[in-house]
Amino acid sequence: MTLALPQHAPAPRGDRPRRPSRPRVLSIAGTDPTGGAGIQADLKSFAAHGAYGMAVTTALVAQNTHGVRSVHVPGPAFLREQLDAVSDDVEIDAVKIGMVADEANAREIGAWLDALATARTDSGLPRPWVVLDPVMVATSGHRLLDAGAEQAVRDLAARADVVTPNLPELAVLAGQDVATTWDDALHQATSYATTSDTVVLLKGGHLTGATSPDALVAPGTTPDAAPVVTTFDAARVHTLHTHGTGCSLSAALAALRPQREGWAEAARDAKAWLTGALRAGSALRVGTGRGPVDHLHAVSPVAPG
Ligand SMILES: Nc1ncnc2c1ncn2[C@@H]1O[C@H](COP(=O)(O)OP(=O)(O)O)[C@@H](O)[C@H]1O
Ligand SMILES: Cc1ncc(COP(=O)(O)OP(=O)(O)O)c(N)n1
Repeated sequence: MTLALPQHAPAPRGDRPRRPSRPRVLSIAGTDPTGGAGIQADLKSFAAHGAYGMAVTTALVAQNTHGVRSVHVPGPAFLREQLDAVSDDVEIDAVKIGMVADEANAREIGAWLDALATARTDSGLPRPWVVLDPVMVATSGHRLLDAGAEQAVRDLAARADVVTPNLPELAVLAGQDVATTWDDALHQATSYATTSDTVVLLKGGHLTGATSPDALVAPGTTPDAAPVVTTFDAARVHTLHTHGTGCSLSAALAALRPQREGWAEAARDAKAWLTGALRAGSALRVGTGRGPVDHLHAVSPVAPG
């Protein structure tokens, strides 16, 4: 494990102090009416970390703890209206992007991020931190991203400060086979981070074993410098209630970044919080399938019994 912190930043932010008392954080994602994943999970994760949460919907998803039934995508024009309504009015400190659903949505979000960065620079303000969870397929197997939209998500990743793939998502981003061991996944993440000049928070939840490691992989700051890898290990929680873990982790990361010195500290604290939420999930008794984690476990724990 390397403890040096990544210094990667795709674009200058200016030198304004970035410690708002309650960061204003925007989720751009799909919905989960049972509250375990998507924007509903993101808003709970933001609140659990003391952030003011906002949400723009990319897709309405009929789903529950057993899986996805259908998806309705309002389309890029209405998506842009929602995005502009927020950014015309609110100084956003951080953005978490989850399910984008299709290529047109992904391209619209990219265009909005570019316009926001320009407007912020013109006003002498730093642009928001951007976390991209490249959601592609739900654990139930239902596609949450059109098959033809993968290049658009790679292009969106280039605009993010951090991308948070699970193993199958990393394989798509890297254009390779899905890694079957943690070492192979780390190798793939390091190679993808270097060639795409993107910071990757690799998630190891899809492996089996006594632990569920994640790793922050940052490309070297000069062409000759080695990538910086910071590993966050945690005991694997034996539970059925893992619905929305990826959404919740990336949302926590976005909420924490304005309140921490760097991505490594934010990722460390997001991971520790998520492990607690996984441990507490079964006490929620939400749904009869693969239930959600308890986002509020550290705020107001469920009484045993
Ligand atoms: N059973 C588990 N015990 C502990 N941590 C887990 C478990 N399952 C997933 N995680 C953690 O949850 C987060 C999401 O991981 P993963 O399941 O790989 O992503 P996704 O939900 O996007 O498919 C990661 O921090 C991962 O390490
Ligand atoms: C609206 C929406 N977005 C993302 C997901 C997938 O959630 P994730 O945390 O990646 O993992 P699973 O819940 O599929 O394990 C979703 N279901 N809905």
